[in-house]
Amino acid sequence: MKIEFYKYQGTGNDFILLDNRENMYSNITPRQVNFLCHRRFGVGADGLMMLSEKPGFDFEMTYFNSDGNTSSMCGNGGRCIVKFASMLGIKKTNYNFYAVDGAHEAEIDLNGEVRLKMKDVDDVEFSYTYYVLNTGSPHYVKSVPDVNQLDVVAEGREIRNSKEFAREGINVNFIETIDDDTIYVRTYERGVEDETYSCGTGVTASALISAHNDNGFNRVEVKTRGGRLSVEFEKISDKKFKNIWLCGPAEMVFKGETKVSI
Ligand SMILES: N[C@H](CCC[C@H](N)C(=O)O)C(=O)O
Repeated sequence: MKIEFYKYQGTGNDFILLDNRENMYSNITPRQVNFLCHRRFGVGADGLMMLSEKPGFDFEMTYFNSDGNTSSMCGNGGRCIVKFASMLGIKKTNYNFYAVDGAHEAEIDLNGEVRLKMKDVDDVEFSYTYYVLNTGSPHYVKSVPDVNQLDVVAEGREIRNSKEFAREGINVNFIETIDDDTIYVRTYERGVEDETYSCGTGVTASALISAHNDNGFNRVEVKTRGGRLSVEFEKISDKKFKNIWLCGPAEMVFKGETKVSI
């Protein structure tokens, strides 16, 4: 099958994007997605997304991890697919698209950065030294003194495959507090089974549990290996957050075409 693809990255979290408005790629298989995402034999990416028509919405986003399986919401992917929609000619100031966790609003600001509204968070579990919460994808969040000293892949893989999380899997975030409003996050991602340069839903989860203002509006700056993001939100309680916006750059890297026969 001939595939025309676009490569995007959002703070180093990189994706293959397919224009599926004519339903050309709806039958793509996990093996084909896994091959396309392979860093040596394929195009190479953390994940693949299809943009499809959806009545009542500007488009529908379908997300696959690089292991080839569809998965939960991808925050950086959501930011990239909005830039992709604009490039395709779906020109808006405010977008409203449908994803696996429901409807998302998004806007492209004057600097070309994308603000993506994330789903509300209604539950945060805290046990001993870590938090577990779902920001569209499930996240484990742990504070550490120095994230650069950490073997994120080894430690993240062990937690992701531990008895508590092995069945569903979980994304594992290690955070270091830089100052009152800034954190540094490194993430081991489920379904990529490696550290990614940033993880949008992970950055969001990490920012929520780092809120400086215990009641009301917060803005947390987040440093990642792939660049800087910010998360704005209202903290209602330690377990409830709403009006959550993930903000940052999302750029097209190249366009290409390839063939997949498998
Ligand atoms: N790997 C995640 C989905 C992608 C999340 C990440 N790329 C983001 O930007 O939110 C999972 O299977 O839960």
